[in-house]
Amino acid sequence: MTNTPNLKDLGNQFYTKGDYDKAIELYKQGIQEILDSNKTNEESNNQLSLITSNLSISYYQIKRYQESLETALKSIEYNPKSAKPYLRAGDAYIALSNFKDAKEKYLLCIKNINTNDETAKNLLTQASNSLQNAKMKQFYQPILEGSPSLYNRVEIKYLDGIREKALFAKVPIEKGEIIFSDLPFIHQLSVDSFKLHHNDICSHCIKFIDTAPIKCDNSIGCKYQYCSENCKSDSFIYHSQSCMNNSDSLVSSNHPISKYRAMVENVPTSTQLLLVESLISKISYLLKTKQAKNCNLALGTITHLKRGPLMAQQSSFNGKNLEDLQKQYQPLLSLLEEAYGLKLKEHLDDQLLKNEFKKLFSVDFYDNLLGMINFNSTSTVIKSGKKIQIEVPVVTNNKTTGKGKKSNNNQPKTTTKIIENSCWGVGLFPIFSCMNHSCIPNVEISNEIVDGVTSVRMVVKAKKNIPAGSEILHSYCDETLSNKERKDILFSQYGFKCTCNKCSK
Ligand SMILES: C[S@@+](CC[C@H](N)C(=O)[O-])C[C@H]1O[C@@H](n2cnc3c(N)ncnc32)[C@H](O)[C@@H]1O
Repeated sequence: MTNTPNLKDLGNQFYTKGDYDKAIELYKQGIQEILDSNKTNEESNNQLSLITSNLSISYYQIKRYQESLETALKSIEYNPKSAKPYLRAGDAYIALSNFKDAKEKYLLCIKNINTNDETAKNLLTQASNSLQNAKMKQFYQPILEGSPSLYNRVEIKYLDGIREKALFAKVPIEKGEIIFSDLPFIHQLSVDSFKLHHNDICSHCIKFIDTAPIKCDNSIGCKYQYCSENCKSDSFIYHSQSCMNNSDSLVSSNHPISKYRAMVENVPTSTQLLLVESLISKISYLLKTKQAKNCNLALGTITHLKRGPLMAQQSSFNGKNLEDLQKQYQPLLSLLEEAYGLKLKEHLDDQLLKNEFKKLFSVDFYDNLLGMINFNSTSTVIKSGKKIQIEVPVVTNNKTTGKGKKSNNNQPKTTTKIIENSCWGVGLFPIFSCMNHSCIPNVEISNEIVDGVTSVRMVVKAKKNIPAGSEILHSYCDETLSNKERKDILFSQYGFKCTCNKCSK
């Protein structure tokens, strides 16, 4: 027994050097010595718990996850009041894709941490981040597994309280490779594009239509039209809820969409509001038609998106803005409360989750929701493949001249320009929105083009070779802009200060 601390310390030395096999050998000898001494008092149990916990992390390092789990559970048995072995067990469960048990172990770890102890702070941060990681993986893993090419190439990990989740390459990826593509969870044509193009665009897939459009027959006077019967039926999820004069009983005055409409009546329509309307429509439809699995997926997708106050950090923010905002989002809030209220009884049985639930619907919820939409929506530009002629102002050295006017020297004030006919929209993409920003990105993004037709599907392509284990990063803005311009855009639109290598130089 007297030798035990030495064997453990010696094992620790090999562990620090990265010689995990040797560390394992020494930890095992140390455990055997204690067992051979036949002492079963508190001190020997604590010793056994410590050394078994170290053995667990050593197995973990060499990817022997089942042994790592078994030794962590043994360590807990020796000393159920300690905290670290629960963290080890949680990590092993994560590696074995058992996220439910991982969450349980992380919660017990947090519970056992003595918060008065300064040295425990790191452990607490680690366990809290790991708990978030388990929750996040539990949600995303089935989505990734649904697409083998996605599952084999990328993984989503929770980093920390600031950057939260991030997308990583699981395997080496070569420059030029298409890593994955993602369809939006909800998408919406921008207000301006709808006004300009509703006659020549499919209201669902937002492609330009060459053939005779299929009109929406839900109600007379509706401007929605589709390129195919498929788009028409897929669109039903959103559109049946919000189609004007819809006689369908789904839309009553009590329906969240109707309430939403009434509340935003005096607020100018924005693309963001349209996106929220789609969100409400989709969730309402899934709830009404009792599609529990899809509804959980929908709710899960929005709760796992990055949130954060948007208005509160803008210089233009004042109380009035927040009031308007509250009016706009109240129906969505009610809908989510209703949906989660139903879930509450079944799933929110532990205190920590209950507290999180309360936070989700706190006063700051509205501002956070706006942040959620802003931080995660991606613009999508749909090209028609056809050229059009537009009139643009002539830019002189001094200023831009006004339309239709002649300058003093009789030069025309406007000129014609041939551009590709295009429209734009925004979408919330489940996997795509997990990607963080870098001003030196390793991927580039674009809309998928099939047979010359642009679609709302976003494609992520490697700009350079990406080693396995590296984070996959794209640029949220034009990376050729100046430092200050990039900084301003990233802060005003996405609410963060960029700390990538280029910005921190
Ligand atoms: C589309 S989300 C990206 C995924 C996000 N990390 C999450 O957990 O959902 C965009 C948000 O991630 C964070 N983010 C992305 N890139 C960042 C960076 N380079 N530095 C700091 N925060 C970043 C910001 O909060 C931003 O609003």
